[in-house]
Amino acid sequence: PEHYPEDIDKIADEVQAKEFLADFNSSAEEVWNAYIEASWTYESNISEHNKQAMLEKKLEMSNHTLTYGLKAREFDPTDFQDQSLKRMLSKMRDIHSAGLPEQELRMYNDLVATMETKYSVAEVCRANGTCHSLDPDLNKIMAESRDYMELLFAWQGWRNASGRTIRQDYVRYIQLANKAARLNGHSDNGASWRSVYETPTFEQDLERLWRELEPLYLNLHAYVRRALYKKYGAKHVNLRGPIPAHLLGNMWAQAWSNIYDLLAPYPNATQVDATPAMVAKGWDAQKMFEESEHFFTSLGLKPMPPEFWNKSMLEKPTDGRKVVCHASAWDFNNRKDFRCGTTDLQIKQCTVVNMYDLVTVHHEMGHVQYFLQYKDQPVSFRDGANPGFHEAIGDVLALSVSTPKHLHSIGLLDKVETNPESDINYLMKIALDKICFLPFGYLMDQWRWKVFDGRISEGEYNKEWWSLRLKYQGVCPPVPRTEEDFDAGAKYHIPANVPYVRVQRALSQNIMFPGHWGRFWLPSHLVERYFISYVIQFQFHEALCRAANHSGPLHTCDIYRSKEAGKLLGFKLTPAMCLSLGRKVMQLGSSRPWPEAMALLTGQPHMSALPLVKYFQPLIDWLERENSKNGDICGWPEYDWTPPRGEWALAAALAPTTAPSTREGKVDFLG
Ligand SMILES: CC(=O)N[C@@H](CC(=O)O)C(=O)NC[C@H](CC1(C(=O)N[C@@H](Cc2ccc(O)cc2)C(=O)O)CCCC1)C(=O)O
Ligand SMILES: [Zn+2]
Repeated sequence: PEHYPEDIDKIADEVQAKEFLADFNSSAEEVWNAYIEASWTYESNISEHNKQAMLEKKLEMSNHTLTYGLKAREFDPTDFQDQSLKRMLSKMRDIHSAGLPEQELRMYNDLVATMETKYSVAEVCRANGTCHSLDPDLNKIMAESRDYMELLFAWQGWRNASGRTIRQDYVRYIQLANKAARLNGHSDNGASWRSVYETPTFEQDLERLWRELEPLYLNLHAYVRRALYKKYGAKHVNLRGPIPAHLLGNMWAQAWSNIYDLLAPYPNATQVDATPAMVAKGWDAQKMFEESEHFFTSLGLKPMPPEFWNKSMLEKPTDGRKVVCHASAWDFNNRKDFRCGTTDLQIKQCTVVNMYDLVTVHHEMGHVQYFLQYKDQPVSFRDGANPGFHEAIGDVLALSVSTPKHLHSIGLLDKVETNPESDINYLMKIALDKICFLPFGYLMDQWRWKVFDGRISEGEYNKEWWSLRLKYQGVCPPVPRTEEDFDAGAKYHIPANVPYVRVQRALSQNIMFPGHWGRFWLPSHLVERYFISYVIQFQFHEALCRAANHSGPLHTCDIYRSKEAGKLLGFKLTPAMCLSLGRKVMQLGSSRPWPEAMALLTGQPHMSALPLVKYFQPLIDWLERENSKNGDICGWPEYDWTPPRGEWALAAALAPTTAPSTREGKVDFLG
């Protein structure tokens, strides 16, 4: 025939599109690996040279996205049979920041690197010249000082040194991010994210979980407020108002366990803090990581490969190098032969010898164990079943490690009692991190969405940050805030452009395509990964404790050495077995929809807050009795209360715009 029927072109087109996609994936891997390597080099040794090298690789990545994105637009996938192909092509058409003119793209990439660098090298200096970094100095003051003014020195100083210096960069970054979004046909950056990744029930799920857990948070907030009222007095703490944000033991008031000593329910019962013993027994970062590895292998999971130990950075360098101290776990997946191959895995953490960091060690090691377990999956499936799963693994094991029974077994507590008072003490300590994080996790990206889509304009960044902090956390700034400040920028994830919400790519079940069975990529959606992790880790804990034949209350369970529990999560692959993809949760990676992984682990496919409530039930009952005994109310009806400003008016007059001048740790107004 003088010409082919129309659909021949279509089929040829689809075959061609498949080849195009295969070509994209293989070349993307190389470009992406080059960028990860350069990022590691930069984050573990901040220098102009390393920054430029990293930015070059980032630009190459953007050019790759642009080239393939423009080519993807030439296809017309309307009649394609393969849904995954259509999904992937439509995602590639959105080229994000790569759509910016080169100069603006360079500016955009440079801004993100500059903001993360400013944050990572920021210091607060005293009048006498000594300067303090966030990690470990200011974090130590926030955790250990019980001096209202010294806490304020660290809290306000950090926000002057980090947030304030980043504010203008962030404004410029938002402008460019929104311009890039508009170039891709979206109204703003927030819409760009939400459009490409459908969020079927994302917002409602989150809202429902928060509503279920809010009463627990409000009871804890009331109890802690009472303890801070006793410590700092009526002048600084109002029993019917929000809590000044610098009194909660953490620079962002996102984890409160450091002030446990101010509020231990039964001071004479077993104490639960292993820090003194860790220091007394000379534990160091290496020991903490080895202890964590030992816990993983006791479950029958994998040990760290040898290069992990010599490539990781487990302590803040003392050779003067500047580094990004914010902990992270890296999967270079830089081995072509992914079948039974290895992959470079590393952790970067400025580890401090204390209980809080021992939990963080397990958190990061949970990421690495996941990397190890799914390394034999195809690249597209090397992810958590959903991002919350990836965040939960390490924390689940830490729930066992933190029990007094386990700490005693590794010599970090000298005595253990199992009685109601000790149980309440323990539950309180865990709740101060797990429950108090929830409102923070919930508000982090609400602020960011609103900034992206313009509901929060530049002139109200700080006002809106604090209205969300008041609404969800019931905390208030201890000193007046203005739009000169940029308090959201004092939290790593904002300047580093690391979302709390992460993209979850989902796969359909097996379905019948014309002529063959298969699966396709469903519209991906967003997962508020840290908030989700705090909910599902208690579902996982309950399931693993059941597998370990634990009897008794859930919070006393320690799955240490339970091979039955380990078998649910993954296992040590013998080389021969790596070709048969295992059916363990972590080995699945993101190859199956997350409800299947949830069902494999817990016996049912839903995310549920019930195991979390069940875990804390004894404390919930105790808190309700304690608060009504003290006549304390839940919430902060006097929402516009603020701590006294008088002395600050004087200080503001006396001190320059940087942190209040101080002698050794004390703030001296009248001198
Ligand atoms: C290459 C790369 O980026 N890799 C990812 C991992 C991956 O995606 O594969 C990664 O390493 N991200 C770093 C991030 C670090 C931490 C964090 O930022 N935590 C949140 C919230 C929170 C706080 C307490 C807690 O117990 C659990 C979570 C915060 O501190 O606000 C800080 C210490 C803990 C976890 C992390 O490990 O999640
Ligand atoms: Zn994590």
